Amino acid sequence: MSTGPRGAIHVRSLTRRFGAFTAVDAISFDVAAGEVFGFLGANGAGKTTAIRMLIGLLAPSAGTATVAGFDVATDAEQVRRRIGYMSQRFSLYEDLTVRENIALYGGIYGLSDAEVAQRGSAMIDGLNLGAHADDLVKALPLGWKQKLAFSVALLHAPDIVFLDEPTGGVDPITRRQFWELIYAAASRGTTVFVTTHYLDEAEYCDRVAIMVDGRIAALGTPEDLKSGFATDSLDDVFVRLARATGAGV
Ligand SMILES: Nc1ncnc2c1ncn2[C@@H]1O[C@H](COP(=O)(O)OP(=O)(O)OP(=O)(O)O)[C@@H](O)[C@H]1O
Repeated sequence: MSTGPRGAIHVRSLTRRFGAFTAVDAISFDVAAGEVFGFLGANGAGKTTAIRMLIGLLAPSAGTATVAGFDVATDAEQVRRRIGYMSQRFSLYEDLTVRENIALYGGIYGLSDAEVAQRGSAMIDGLNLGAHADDLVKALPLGWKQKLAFSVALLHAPDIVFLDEPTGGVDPITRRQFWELIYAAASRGTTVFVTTHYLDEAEYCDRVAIMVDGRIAALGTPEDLKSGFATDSLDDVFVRLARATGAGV
């Protein structure tokens, strides 16, 4: 059964244990429809584990989460229909062309041939990939692949898109262009949940949560977090939170 606005996320005491180890430890937060929500943390802080629960791939050990109005534990199929996901690992097929990847994912997302043709052309034009639509994806520079992967994750017009370190390894100019795509999606009403290591990118988010050792150590707007720690740098906030808990950064 659906509860609440389509683009919202509600998380209460969400926990995931692997044997005796607690990777995500009773986290609670809400994300509003249309918000750009940043999820920060050092390697191993629990970001990917949290995302995997929120997209219905991994069962929580305890706690609850609703995504796009559906419970991730009991209605994972409904959740997956309403979300897009771009994993840390590059998710397109390298041995297919740009156009073939779009057709393949369009089919997986249940779009008609006409929808795939129309949305695919708009996407190729929007990304200025017209001259490369029939090139194999493996021939494209990494930054283009990332932008294409993001656009493909939005092909079925999901309410929420989850991005797990989408800009890893790309240059600053491409990262900036990637964030323009994120803003464009948010301005169309898509909720964006994004993990990143880059503190400058956290500044682009409406709000950020900072994960340390499986817990949310701080949550707020970038301005709130900086003023709370009397600093003008999110980097500082991040390092101080990690030190306070003894976690390595
Ligand atoms: N299937 C699993 N079995 C056992 N431990 C796991 C499993 N998946 C994750 N972990 C552990 O849980 C912790 C959190 O991992 P997770 O991948 O969620 O962190 P992360 O914040 O996404 O880090 P990164 O930025 O490196 O991806 C790590 O210590 C990891 O080794």
